[in-house]
Amino acid sequence: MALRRPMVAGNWKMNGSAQLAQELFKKFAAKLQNDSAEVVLCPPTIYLESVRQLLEDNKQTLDGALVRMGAQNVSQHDFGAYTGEISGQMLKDSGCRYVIIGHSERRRMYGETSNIVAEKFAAAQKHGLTPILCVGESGPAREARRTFEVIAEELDVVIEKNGTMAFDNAIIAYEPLWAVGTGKSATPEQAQEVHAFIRSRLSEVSPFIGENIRILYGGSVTPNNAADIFAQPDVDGGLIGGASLNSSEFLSLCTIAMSA
Ligand SMILES: O=C(CO)COP(=O)(O)O
Repeated sequence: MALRRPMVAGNWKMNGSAQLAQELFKKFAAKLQNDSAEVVLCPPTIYLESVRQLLEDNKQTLDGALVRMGAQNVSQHDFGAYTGEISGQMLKDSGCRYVIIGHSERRRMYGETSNIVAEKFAAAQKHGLTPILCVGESGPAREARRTFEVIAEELDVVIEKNGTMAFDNAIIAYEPLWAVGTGKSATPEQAQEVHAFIRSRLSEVSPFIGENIRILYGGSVTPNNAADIFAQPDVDGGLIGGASLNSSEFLSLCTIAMSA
């Protein structure tokens, strides 16, 4: 077993259905009998209960596989008058182990600043959830050779608020904005370069964390490009959008990660 167990996490975004969850579990039960990668489903909140139930119902058939559940967002607050929001405790109660924090869609469309992201990271951990922290540069930032600068800034705000040791229980997802939902994935070399940068940044404060933290790549990952990306030394799997909505494609990504 590699030092870091690869992970494939499906971020359904505002897509999918209870039926998709059933389809996935049918495929998992037939094909996923292996714990060499961890599989995480992050459906819309309304389907968490269906997925939780499926996890329970399939306990026997999935024996040997690591399938877990995550949410796509969490409130930075514990409780109160925040209409439409969901707290970390509520997600924990629903059976989530993970929560995606700071996805670029939330940063861009819902005004989540790096400070809010840092607060959400803290809220997740406070309630026993493992944050999957998304970072990534825009197309223009890459063209202006500001990729490392942007990623460092996004990481540093979370580190300043939570401390480097908080990354002992966290996952990072590198999702370049220009690759999210565009069909234009980063090359394996581009992904590796940024993943190595993130790892070295964390290693400066804690070599242990640098070495052990899992860093996922996200952005137009498909069964066609995953093997080369997942094979990079600092890439520990993927955060998958579009391809997580097709049960055959998602299963094949899980299988690729298992042999990475
Ligand atoms: O945003 C993503 C996962 O969080 C990636 O989305 P796509 O795989 O659809 O590019």
